[in-house]
Amino acid sequence: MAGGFNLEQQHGKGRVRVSRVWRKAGEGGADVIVEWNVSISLLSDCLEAYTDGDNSSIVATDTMKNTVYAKAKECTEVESPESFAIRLAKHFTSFYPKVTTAIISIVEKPWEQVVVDGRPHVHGFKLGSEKHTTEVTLKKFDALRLISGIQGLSLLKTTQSGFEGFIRDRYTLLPETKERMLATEVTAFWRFQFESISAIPTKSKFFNERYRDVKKVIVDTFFGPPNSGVYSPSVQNTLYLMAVAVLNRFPDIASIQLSMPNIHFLPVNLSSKDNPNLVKFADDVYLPTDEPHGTIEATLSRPLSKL
Ligand SMILES: O=c1[nH]c(=O)c2[nH]c(=O)[nH]c2[nH]1
Repeated sequence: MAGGFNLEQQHGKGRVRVSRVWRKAGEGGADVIVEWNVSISLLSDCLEAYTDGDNSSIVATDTMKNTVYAKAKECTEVESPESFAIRLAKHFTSFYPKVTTAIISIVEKPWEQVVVDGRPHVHGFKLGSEKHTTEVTLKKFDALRLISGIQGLSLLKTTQSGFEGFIRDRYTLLPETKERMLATEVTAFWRFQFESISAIPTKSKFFNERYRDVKKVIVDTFFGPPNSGVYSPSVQNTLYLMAVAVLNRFPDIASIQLSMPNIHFLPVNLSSKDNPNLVKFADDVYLPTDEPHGTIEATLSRPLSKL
């Protein structure tokens, strides 16, 4: 309570960019590099800073920024964004008596080892597309909420998609179809079951491997087998099957949230009175658009266990 009102507050530093190189730590003695964009938010007992201008309980956001660089230096072995977020969250909640909760978000820039003459280069990297993300919330006495995710995973298939049987009313113009392109940019967040730091697997590569494996399940389910694919009756159904596949495959994931915009490729049909068949659409020429687009989102969770 402050001045007769409820005051909720948090402060932190957003978008702290840091890069860490581990020399010769990769396969075949290659260098490993990560680039992280780190955001920190601390919940702490510092109401008097708001009400009285008394900063004696404030962790300066500049100090938070410097902590990111200092902790990056401390990572002597290759680290995942999840492990680094936990490292930071542990520091802020244990070092400062007044900090009760730390929320650390990281987006990793996808630097990938370049291949030259068919061989992975020992110190060359190029930028990939989709990004590995994490959000760690750690309370002072080890209550953990751990989320990993993917941002910007662009997927497209040229067939095996349709959309039929939807509500038709006086505003409906969209024809039903069994044949269309399907394109999306997947954003996914999955929450792990681990509710304390001691429950986290100790294997150092765990989170990077899990990121790669979840991405593979998502991609494989979207496309189906390489030669035949799999028919999608809607983005909704495909999204659901992707989420089910992830929860079925990974028992330590408690829930997954998927966001899949429907990025439309509109059939191009040019005709005029004089020339009715100038360019007749034959599943070949499309107008790609990014706005407006459909927004399809869902979260699939395991039922809470009945005690
Ligand atoms: O897969 C789809 N889901 C929709 O909800 C929808 N709405 C629409 O116009 N096209 C599509 N496609």
